[in-house]
Amino acid sequence: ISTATTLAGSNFDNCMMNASGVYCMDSDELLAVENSKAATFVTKSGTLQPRKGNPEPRYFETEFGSINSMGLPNNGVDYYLDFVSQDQINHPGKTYFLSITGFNLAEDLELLQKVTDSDFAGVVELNLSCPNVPGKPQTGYDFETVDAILKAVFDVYHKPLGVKLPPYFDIIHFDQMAEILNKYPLSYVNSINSIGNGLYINDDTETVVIKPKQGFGGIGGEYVKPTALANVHAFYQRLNKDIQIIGTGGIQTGKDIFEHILCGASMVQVGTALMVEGPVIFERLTAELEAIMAEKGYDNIEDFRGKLNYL
Ligand SMILES: O=C(O)c1[nH]c(=O)[nH]c(=O)c1Cl
Repeated sequence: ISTATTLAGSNFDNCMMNASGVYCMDSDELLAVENSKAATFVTKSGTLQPRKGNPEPRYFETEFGSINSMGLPNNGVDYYLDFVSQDQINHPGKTYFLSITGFNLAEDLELLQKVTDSDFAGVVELNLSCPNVPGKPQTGYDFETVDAILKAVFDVYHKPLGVKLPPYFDIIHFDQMAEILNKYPLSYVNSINSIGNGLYINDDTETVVIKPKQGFGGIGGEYVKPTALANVHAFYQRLNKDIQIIGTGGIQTGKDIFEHILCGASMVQVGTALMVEGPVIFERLTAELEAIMAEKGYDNIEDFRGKLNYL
């Protein structure tokens, strides 16, 4: 039994990695994922300049998941480019993911130029879905802007690149986004980012639990799995088959991974549960997924990927 996968033209010995934002802020965290059972890692979304992010507390774990309004704290794209370029030397043949996000098209292009000028040989994940920068709308909900960004990006960048999308909640939006995405040579779509601008309340103190944005923040964890599975499957149904899907959202067990793959995912990313359990989670997830595959008689993930049945 193998949980190996191929994504963006690279082979991975299993189909699990961290979600951007979790265990990927600095070299210590990235090395912890590197040295775990995860197949690879993705960096925290790098911006042109380092950012402190929003005031704390800005992350909170609840019984069913998490709420965050980090505000894109990161060490800057140059830090992550340097780290991954060095890590590639230490692990020849491994493919890593670099997440980037600009605050406008010019910044996105400047970030990609830096990637082009570097020794980075992995996959770029363009984050179009940060919900927590006050005053900045979610790019992923502005369809014309997504179209314009992808047109400009693929005019200049010709190496493997995927996009991280917010969750959509309307069938017509799946149709409209897929129509845009299908126009471009994307390696993959990563769906979903957190469900933006949720609110969690401490009833004893009658207070919100995070400081930024009067307590409004992106929701992750068990809360979001039904939305994540729907987004993965909706894009699987609609995207041309050379645009693969990374499934992110609500993964806590091997069963959750099985469901993401059944919906069409070729790779999965773990966020909240990784934050809770640490990189050792990938050992448990691997064992659980392999046990499910063994029970069902599947040798590899292609035996069941995308094969969700309808009634
Ligand atoms: O506040 C954040 O840093 C953040 N938080 C999220 O839940 N998703 C994102 O893409 C980002 Cl960039």
